[in-house]
Amino acid sequence: MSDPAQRKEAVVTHFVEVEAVTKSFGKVRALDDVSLQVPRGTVCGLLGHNGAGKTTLVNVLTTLVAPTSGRARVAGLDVQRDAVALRSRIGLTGQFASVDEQLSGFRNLILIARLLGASTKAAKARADELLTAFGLREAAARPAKTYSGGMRRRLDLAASLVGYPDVIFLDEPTTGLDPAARIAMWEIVEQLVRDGSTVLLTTQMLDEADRLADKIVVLAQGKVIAAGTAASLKAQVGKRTVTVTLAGAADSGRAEEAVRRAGMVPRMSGVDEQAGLVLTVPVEKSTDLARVVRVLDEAAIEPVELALVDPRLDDVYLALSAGSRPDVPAAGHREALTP
Ligand SMILES: Nc1ncnc2c1ncn2[C@@H]1O[C@H](COP(=O)(O)OP(=O)(O)OP(=O)(O)O)[C@@H](O)[C@H]1O
Repeated sequence: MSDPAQRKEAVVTHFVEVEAVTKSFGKVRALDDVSLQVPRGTVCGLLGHNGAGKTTLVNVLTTLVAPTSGRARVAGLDVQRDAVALRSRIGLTGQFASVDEQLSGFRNLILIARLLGASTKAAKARADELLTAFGLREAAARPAKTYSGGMRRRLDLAASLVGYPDVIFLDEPTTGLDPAARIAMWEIVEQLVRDGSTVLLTTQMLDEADRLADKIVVLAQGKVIAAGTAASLKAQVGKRTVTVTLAGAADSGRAEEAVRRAGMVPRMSGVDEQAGLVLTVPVEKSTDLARVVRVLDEAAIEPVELALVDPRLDDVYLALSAGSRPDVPAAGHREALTP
């Protein structure tokens, strides 16, 4: 266990570097020519449906699985050639807590610190420090089996940080947590990044990626199908839209015509299950909502609902993965504005 302040090495700017990595399990190509880079001190969110290859990539980067071809470096170390040295530089937190249920939070952390070579005194000090930082001080002496899901997840993350890792791999860190525990976990991750950690996070929760990730990489069938900031991915998928829910088919032709006459390009986007027909109008700015209201008013059409819709990461994900997931329907998100 070595404090990062004591490490003297060449400056590494990208703490995760993946170059054309492929991993096959028999006939299954779990990873297919994957390349990505995570700059030091940032969060990379790895998104993808079940079986997309997220866990395989984390396993390659944490030296648990060897790539079939390609090269990967973490904290400047090659995942194959420097595997032993690399293991002490990374922290891995999985969906399933890896702590010993019978031991107290304090004992769990001391055990790990001792396994990493710390003296008893240093191990106790590190355990204390982490329990305090993660809000587990009060529960420090209780067996981990008595902890709530959120407390266990925090202990698991604390356990992965005992050895001052340079890169933290979080595999679906908030799956199964209630909203308050999720937010608490997000705040911890944000603090870790403020303190200089580099994080690679796999998640199926788009709001999690949207909040935490500086850069998002979308995997589908082992390939990178998109990469960028949440904002750039949203911009790829489309503009804001105004959606107009109409009471019935009778209004739809007239509404479409009125909006078209005003210079906008509407399309009937389908039938809303609860209400009726939905007209979708791509717009440039939020004031265009008022324009649509005016046009409909002039045509004496009273919509059931009007909404200004920003593209969300969900839309991006669904649009991008539509080709690889034929079972996934296109969908939108609406923030309702009832006239
Ligand atoms: N040890 C293995 N042996 C055979 N096939 C495997 C093995 N590990 C993964 N795979 C296959 O590789 C593909 C990618 O799996 P992986 O677990 O990496 O996906 P994932 O994106 O993490 O999915 P999930 O979100 O369900 O965890 C899947 O088709 C999976 O069945």
